[in-house]
Amino acid sequence: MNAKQETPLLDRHHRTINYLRLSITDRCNLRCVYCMPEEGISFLPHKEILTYEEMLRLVELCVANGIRKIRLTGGEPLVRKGVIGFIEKLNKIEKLKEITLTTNGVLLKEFARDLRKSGICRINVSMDTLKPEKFNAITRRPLFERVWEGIEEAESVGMAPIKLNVVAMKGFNDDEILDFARLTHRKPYHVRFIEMMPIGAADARMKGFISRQEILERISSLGSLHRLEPELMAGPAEVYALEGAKGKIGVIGALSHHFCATCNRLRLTADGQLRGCLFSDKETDLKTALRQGKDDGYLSDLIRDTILNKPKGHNLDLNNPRKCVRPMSRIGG
Ligand SMILES: Nc1nc2c(ncn2[C@@H]2O[C@H](COP(=O)(O)OP(=O)(O)OP(=O)(O)O)[C@@H](O)[C@H]2O)c(=O)[nH]1
Ligand SMILES: C[S@@+](CC[C@H](N)C(=O)[O-])C[C@H]1O[C@@H](n2cnc3c(N)ncnc32)[C@H](O)[C@@H]1O
Ligand code: SF4
Ligand code: SF4
Repeated sequence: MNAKQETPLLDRHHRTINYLRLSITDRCNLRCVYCMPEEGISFLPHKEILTYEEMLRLVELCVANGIRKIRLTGGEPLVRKGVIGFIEKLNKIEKLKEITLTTNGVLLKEFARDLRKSGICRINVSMDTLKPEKFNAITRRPLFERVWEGIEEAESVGMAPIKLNVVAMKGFNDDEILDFARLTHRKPYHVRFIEMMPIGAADARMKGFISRQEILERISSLGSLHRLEPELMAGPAEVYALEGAKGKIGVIGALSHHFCATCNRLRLTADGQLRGCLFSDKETDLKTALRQGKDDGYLSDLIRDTILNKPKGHNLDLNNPRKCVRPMSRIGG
C-alpha cells in the first residue's frame, strides 16, 4: 500500500473516515461521576504513553490516509506538559484542515491565549451545570468558577464557536436544561446535550438516562427550534437554534438516535492503540509496530486495515449496556 494515499478512505460500510480523536493523556484533574470512580483509576505508566514525536508520526500517517480533522482529548488534554508545542507542530501538517480540543476547562484560563496562537480556533468544554454546588458533586472538585473564567477567557481571545458539552442526567441536572437553552439567548455558545453512554463509571447511573427526544421536547416549551445544517466534517450533534438566539443547541443521541451510519472517525489512545469505534475494544496496536521500527508503509497498512474494518455500529440500548474494557477516560469520548 502507498503511505502517501491522497483521497479520503471509505470503510466497508461506505463511510468516509476523515476525523481522528487523539487522546494525549489518560490523566485528569477532575473525577466526573459518569466517567471515573472517586478514587480515580490507575494511570498508565509514562513509558506506555506515546511521546509527542511518536504521536506526530502517527498523525502524519493518518493524514496521508485521509484524516483532515483532529481533536485532542484525554483524560484532560491540558494537563499534559508541552501540549502547546505539540499543537504548533500539528498545525504544520499541510493537509490537516482543523485541529481542535475537548477540555474540562480547568486550565483553560491560563491556556486560552496560547491555544489560540497555536492554531486552535474553537474548543468544546464540558460543563454539566450552571450551579457551583452541583459542579462539585458532578466533578468531585470545587472548580466551577475557574472553569467559567476559562470559558470567558476563551471567548475573549476569539475562540468561536465555544461548544459546551452537557451530559444530561435525570435528577441531577435535568432541572437545568431550560437554563442552558436560555443561555444561548445571551451567549453565542453551542450548548450540546449528550445522552449518557453506558461506559465505565456511567453504568451504575444509567437509570438517570434522558433521551434526546425528551430534551428537545422540553426545550420546545421555550419557543420554536429550527434545525440547522451540519458543519463540514461535523461530529455527532444534531444542531438547532431558538428564534433570535445568539447561540445554538445541539443534541447528541449517542444511544437512542445513534449516528453510526454516518460515523467519520477513528480514535488513537494515549498508549498508541487505534480504535475503529468508541464502543468496540477491537484495537490496532500501532505503538508496538512503531517501537519495533516498522516503516511508514507497514504502519500505513495497519491504519488502512483499521479503517476498512471499522465496526458498523454499537447495537447498544438501555437494556443492553455492553461494557467496554477500556474506560472512557482512556479513550477520550
Ligand atoms: N457514541 C459516540 N459518541 C461520540 C462520538 N464522538 C463523540 N462522541 C461523544 O459526543 C460528545 C461530544 O464530543 P466532543 O469531544 O465534543 O466532539 P464532537 O461532538 O465530535 O465535536 P465537534 O467536532 O465540535 O462536532 C462526547 O460525549 C463524546 O463522547 C462517536 O463517534 N460515537
Ligand atoms: C472523556 S472526556 C475527555 C476530555 C475532557 N476531559 C472533558 O471532559 O471534556 C470527553 C467527553 O466525554 C464525555 N463523557 C464522558 N463519559 C461519558 C458518558 N458516560 N456518557 C456520555 N458522555 C461522556 C464528557 O462529558 C466529555 O464531554
Ligand atoms: S469527563 Fe473528562 S474531565 Fe471528567 S473525569 Fe472524564 S476525562 Fe476527566
Ligand atoms: S458508536 Fe462507534 S460507529 Fe457509532 S458513531 Fe460512535 S464510534 Fe462511530
